[in-house]
Order: sequence, then C-alpha cells, then structure tokens
Amino acid sequence: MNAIDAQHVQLTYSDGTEAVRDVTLEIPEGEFFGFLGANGAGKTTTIKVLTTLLKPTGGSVTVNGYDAETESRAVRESIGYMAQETSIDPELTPRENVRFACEAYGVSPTDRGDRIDDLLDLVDLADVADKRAKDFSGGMKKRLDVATALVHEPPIVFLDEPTTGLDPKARNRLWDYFREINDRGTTVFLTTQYLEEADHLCDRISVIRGGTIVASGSPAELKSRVGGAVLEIEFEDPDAETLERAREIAAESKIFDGAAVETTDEGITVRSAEARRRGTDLLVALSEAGFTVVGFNVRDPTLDDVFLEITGDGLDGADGKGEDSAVAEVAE
Ligand SMILES: Nc1ncnc2c1ncn2[C@@H]1O[C@H](COP(=O)(O)OP(=O)(O)OP(=O)(O)O)[C@@H](O)[C@H]1O
Repeated sequence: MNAIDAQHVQLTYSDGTEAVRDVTLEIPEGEFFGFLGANGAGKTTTIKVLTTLLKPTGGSVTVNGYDAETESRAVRESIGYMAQETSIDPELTPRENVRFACEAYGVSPTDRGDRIDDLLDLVDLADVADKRAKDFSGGMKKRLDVATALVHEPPIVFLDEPTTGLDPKARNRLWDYFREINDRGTTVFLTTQYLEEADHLCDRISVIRGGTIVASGSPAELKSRVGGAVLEIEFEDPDAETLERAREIAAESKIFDGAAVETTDEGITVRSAEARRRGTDLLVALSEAGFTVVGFNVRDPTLDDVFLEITGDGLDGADGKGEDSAVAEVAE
C-alpha cells in the first residue's frame, strides 16, 4: 500500500485560479519525498488537498489507505502537518505548547509526559522547555512546530517549506531531525524551494510547475538527465557584450555537440556530455578570440542545472534560492 496515492488531482479555486491542474503522486510508506516548485507553482494547494483541508475539484486521494473525501477525519488523525505559518503559541512554553497539541490530538494522559519529553529531546528544546517561546529564534520556533506536528506519532508527516527564512546552520539542524523522523519509519512529504535541501534529504522528488508535475525521480536520476558535466568559465570584468560574444562562441563551436550555454554575471556555463573531455579546447578557442579567462571549473550537474534543463529558468522567483543553494554546496 502506498502511504499517499493521489490520482489526477485538480484544484480550481472559486475565483477560477487553476492552482493544481493534474497531479498524480504514488508515495510508498517510509519514503522521504520532496515536492519542489517556485512560488505559486501549486505546492501548498496540493498539500492542503492531501491533508483534506481542501476538497479536490477533480481526481482522487488516498492517505494511509483512507479516502480523503469520505474518510477525511481518519486521514487527519493519521497525519502530522507542519504548515508554513507557525502554529505555536508564543505566550506558552515549549512544554505547554506540546502538551496543548497532545490534548488537541487526543494523546492519552498517561502517554503525554513521556511523549512531551521525547519530542522536546528530539528537537533539542529540553533545556528551554519551560521558557516562553516568544523570545525564541526562528529556528527554535520551527523546531517546536515540528514537535507539535508529531505528538500523535503519525505515520506520515507533511512539512510545508519548513526551513524557509532560516539561516544555513538552523536549517542544517532541522535536516537532522527530519532524517531522524524518517529513520524512525515515518513517511515524509516535504515541500521546499531549496534545491540543496531536496538533494540532501529526499529519496525521490517531483517538480511541479503551473499546477502540473513536470519531472519525477531520485535526485541522482534527475541529475543524470542533464548528462555530462557543467563547465564554468569566468572572465575579467566582463560586460554584457563580452558575455554574449563568449556565449555565441561556445554555442556555435564544433567542440561540443549540442551544448546548452548560458551567461552568468562573471562568464558562461556550458552543459554538455563532452564538458570534461573537451573543456580545455573551448578555453583555447576563447583565448584565441581575445578573451582573458580568470576562472575555470568543471563540476557534476546539480539540481539547479536540472531545473534549468526542465523549466528553462530554474526556480526563479523563489526567494529561498540564495547563494547557499545547491550550486554552491554540491559543486566540486
Ligand atoms: N485561496 C486562494 N484563492 C485563489 N487563488 C489562490 C488561493 N491560494 C492560492 N492561490 C493561487 O494558486 C496558485 C498556487 O498557489 P500555492 O500557494 O499552492 O503555490 P505554492 O507553490 O505553494 O507557492 P508558495 O511557494 O508561494 O507557497 C497561485 O497562483 C496562487 O496565487
């Protein structure tokens, strides 16, 4: 049985916005699944359908074997959901927040004490368990959010952009908890705008764009689609004209067969199966054309390259995609 089985789901809002056009997801139990897309691609709407907060306008959804439409209560009782907006009460302490969640989810009073200690331990908040949450950092609040979503030991947990806005250190820390939750056997459904996050954590990824799934596979499978390697070449203080001329030389040269060439702020990138073998030939051609190359690097494709390949524009508009994205971290 799949933990989540969504077939051809559609969700059109009452104002006519077709947020989800055709989403089919079959997620096995225990999988760490990543759902990627830029702002407005349809991630949150899909999560809301899967968690029964929205009724699909087309298609069908089964979660933990329960039908989302006819057995919505059973679905809700068997899932944890960490929404983008925090659900914690800042006036309460972590212990009080988690206890409140235990009551809301009907955790039996005899189990509550141990469950609260275990969860606060899991997210490293035991030391501040009795301090009010209002002075906590963004990362601490998110960790408390994770704990409250897990009180009823759900077999599936939905995490909607759980690390957006956190610094890399706080994000890394959350990743450890997510891994641990998944290691305990919990199926994880994660939405993120951070390609590096998906690369680190997910067994499998689907990419949504304009309400439709445009690619699915393991991070390695998706990266292998790009084929070959990526050549990064930097020039000394290039202006737009220089970059465009370099792009043309790389794109039109006979060195590579069908390379994808893009300009960057400092130079060009070339994606090609021949990038490793023939990269230096391009350097020679550029130098003969009068370019001064100041930087040169060949690396394996990252998920950013996959996005460029799939969508032509990466995860543009995703404010989470910063300098600490996959390009910086995964590059050789
Ligand atoms: N209640 C609503 N009524 C009408 N349109 C909506 C509503 N909620 C979202 N939308 C629209 O549906 C589309 C998908 O939005 P959704 O929030 O699912 O995307 P997302 O991928 O989660 O984006 P983000 O990363 O910004 O959270 C967007 O065009 C959005 O403006």
